[in-house]
Amino acid sequence: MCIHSALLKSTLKGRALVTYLFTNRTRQIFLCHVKTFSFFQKVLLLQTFQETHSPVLTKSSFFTVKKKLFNKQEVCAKRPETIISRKMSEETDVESKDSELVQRFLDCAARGDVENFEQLLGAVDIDVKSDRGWTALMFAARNGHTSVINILVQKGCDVNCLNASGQTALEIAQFWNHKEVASILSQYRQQLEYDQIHNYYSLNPLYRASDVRKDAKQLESAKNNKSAKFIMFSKLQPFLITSEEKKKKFKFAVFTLDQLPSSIRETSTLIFLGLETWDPVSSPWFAVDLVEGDHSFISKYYPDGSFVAPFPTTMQMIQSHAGLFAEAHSILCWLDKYRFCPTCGSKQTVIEGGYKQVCNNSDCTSHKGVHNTCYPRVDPSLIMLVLSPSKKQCLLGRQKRFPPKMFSCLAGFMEPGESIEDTCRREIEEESGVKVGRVDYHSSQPWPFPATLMLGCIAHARTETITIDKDELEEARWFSRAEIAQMLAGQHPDGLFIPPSQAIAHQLIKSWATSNSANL
Ligand SMILES: NC(=O)C1=CN([C@@H]2O[C@H](COP(=O)(O)OP(=O)(O)OC[C@H]3O[C@@H](n4cnc5c(N)ncnc54)[C@H](OP(=O)(O)O)[C@@H]3O)[C@@H](O)[C@H]2O)C=CC1
Ligand SMILES: [Mg+2]
Ligand SMILES: [Mg+2]
Ligand SMILES: [Mg+2]
Ligand SMILES: [Zn+2]
Repeated sequence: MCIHSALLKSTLKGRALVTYLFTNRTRQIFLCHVKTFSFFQKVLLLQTFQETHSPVLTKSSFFTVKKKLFNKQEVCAKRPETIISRKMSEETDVESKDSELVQRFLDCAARGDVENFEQLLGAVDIDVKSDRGWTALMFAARNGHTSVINILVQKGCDVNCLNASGQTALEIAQFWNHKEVASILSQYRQQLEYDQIHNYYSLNPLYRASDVRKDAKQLESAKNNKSAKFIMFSKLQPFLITSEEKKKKFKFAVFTLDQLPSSIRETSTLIFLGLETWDPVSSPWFAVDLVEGDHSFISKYYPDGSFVAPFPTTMQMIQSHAGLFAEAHSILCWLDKYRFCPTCGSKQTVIEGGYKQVCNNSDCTSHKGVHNTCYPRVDPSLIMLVLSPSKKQCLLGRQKRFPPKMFSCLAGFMEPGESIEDTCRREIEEESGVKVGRVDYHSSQPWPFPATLMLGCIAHARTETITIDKDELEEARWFSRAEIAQMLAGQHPDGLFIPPSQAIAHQLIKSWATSNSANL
């Protein structure tokens, strides 16, 4: 067998030979054959090299091998998250200051140095990644450090995140045969599965307390509650600061009652978002829609904050505040667009903390019968990962407005009188010509631009031929699991990628790509 076919075989079937081939003298023999490899084969080899040598691999030896494998034209595509967050990281350039801390944090996890690890916990983001996408959890899993693993899962780290090779911490522990660690991580994942999938924008920590907002007296006393918290919007833009807990993430600047000039409370619309707990005396939260005027009090308390365009900046918020944003932004967009009574065209009054508008014309028929004309809008929309009849491929498409090379799940709005299954079958057939049979529900996501509710489904295709609707899509095609794994790792040979993890589309694609095919 020639050296490179042996190598490829080992890449696909096992790791030991690759480790052998990448050492000392044999590395030189191997590198002579590199020219005959395809890009895809090189990506596979580099991934395997990375996996088998982590975490002992030094940055310089990794880059030496990478340089020798690829010529300049074959530079891998950037991960979509990197593209979206690039602007923000430029704005909040904390890189150099933090990189040493991050290195020490990951190093302590890799060595199982619990004492120093615990000291660093508050100083860096718990899910911070190395250049190769490894988190502290993965390093600890690689070396079987159960004590570090226990600390991390209890502190709420992301157990499901993937490294650049598409592996979870559980898979790493299983690969290296650390049974105790694998058992903790699989129990924890099962627990998370039981708790349901929580998509980004859906983790609102507040109790919405509709009883408080419907009672004018209770609402008024909530506005004057000394422990009330206020977040700011101006022209539908949220006022954000960078988060100390999760580096490179944003959160709302939170104001207290005594920081708010009384004129603001009189002239601005206050949206009641909910209470901190089910206890009626717990802190109420409000979103303030600032009108024109003197807002210097904001910079007095938060000189480094700013009003930002909601998309894509709010995709980089701490999850609980992304949930607050979803609620506040959808309500504010609705109040902004629906200023007059849809029944008679008269002016309306905002009541129930922003959750309802009533017509000022007492003769208006909207006051009779079921008053449902002026509640906030929520538009259900289907988003589906379509699996081929063989279940070996999935269907992804490109809308014209997508960034170049991004593919995503097909999606479409629900029409009146349709079931979820009907919408799913109709939209897929309209946009791709593919006929769908069974439809399974996966999870949902509020998409507050302005008020869509994404209902995520797995759709099982009955046909394979694709005929795209050119008005809606630029391209649609079937993707194998292997290709999806490359896209997830940001290493697709043509630079193709999928939306970032905050989008439900990403979660649908990832859950299929990482699931056991026997379960489908
Ligand atoms: N979170 C995620 O991962 C993703 C979210 N999405 C979201 O899914 C939603 C639906 O996807 P999309 O493919 O655009 O939908 P469709 O396939 O239904 O087509 C879009 C068209 O529907 C019309 N439309 C707009 N609003 C509504 C509405 N409330 N009810 C019925 N039809 C409407 C528009 O037509 P006209 O222009 O004539 O008004 C628009 O051009 C969008 O909000 C999109 O942002 C999509 C992909 C990924
Ligand atoms: Mg459509
Ligand atoms: Mg569509
Ligand atoms: Mg449609
Ligand atoms: Zn009216």
